[in-house]
Amino acid sequence: MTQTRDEFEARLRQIGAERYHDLHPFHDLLHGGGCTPDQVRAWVINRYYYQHSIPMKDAAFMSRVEDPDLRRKWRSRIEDHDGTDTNEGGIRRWLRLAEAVGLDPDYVASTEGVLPATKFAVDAYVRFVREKSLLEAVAASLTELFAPKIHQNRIEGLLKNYDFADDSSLSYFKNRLKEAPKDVAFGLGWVLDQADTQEKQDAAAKALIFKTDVLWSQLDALHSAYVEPGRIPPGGWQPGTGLLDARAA
Ligand SMILES: O=C(O)c1cc(C(=O)O)c2c(n1)C(=O)C(=O)c1cc(C(=O)O)[nH]c1-2
Repeated sequence: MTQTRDEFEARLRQIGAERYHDLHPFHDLLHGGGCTPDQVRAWVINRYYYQHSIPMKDAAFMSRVEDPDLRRKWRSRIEDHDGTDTNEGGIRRWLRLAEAVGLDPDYVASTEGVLPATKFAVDAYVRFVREKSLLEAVAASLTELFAPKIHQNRIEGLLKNYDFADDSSLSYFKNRLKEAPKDVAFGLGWVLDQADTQEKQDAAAKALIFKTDVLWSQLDALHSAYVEPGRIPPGGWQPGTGLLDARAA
């Protein structure tokens, strides 16, 4: 049966409550100060691949939208990450975090050393948005409903527990706190409007679950390679490489 708007929204939020990556043990370790410098670096390197792919995902989405009003609403997402003449943008902010943890930003931007499983997961998200319905593509972005809480926890946890954390290195997350609410308010309203049959509601819920899997898989890969059992797969970043100091030497 088709759910009411409120019931359907509650169903989407429940997916986040059960499956969002704030529940992943790697985040407890990171936010609680339990990561070694190399584990933080591994997270920064791998998560960069997500950052660098998000604007390509949004461009893929926009290339399929015929409604100019929808494109107009969406395009600020690309500017938020890529920047404008007056806004440095999320990708550069992320590279500032990379430098603060001792990584060469050129190395990080090269995406060398990104774990194969991170690439598989992130590339699957970009492909999903390219190939599935617009409704499924927007629904997949709704994990951002749950992101402000994790960004807030991360800012507090990193500031408390790590020397590298300050206003400059954490500016990526501070900015997302301002940017994400406008995106999710629009995306959620759009999905609730469009998903007016049971079939569409089921497809949207499934898309959101898919996206929680994309996020979770990245942290599983990171945990397995750099925490427990600490088995770095071929091609994965090796601690000691890609460092700022090495560039200066
Ligand atoms: O740190 C996080 O936990 C987190 C999660 C997510 C998300 O839920 O997909 C995004 C972000 N951050 C983020 O910074 C971001 O720009 C972003 C864009 C999107 C998207 O799907 O379009 N998700 C996310």
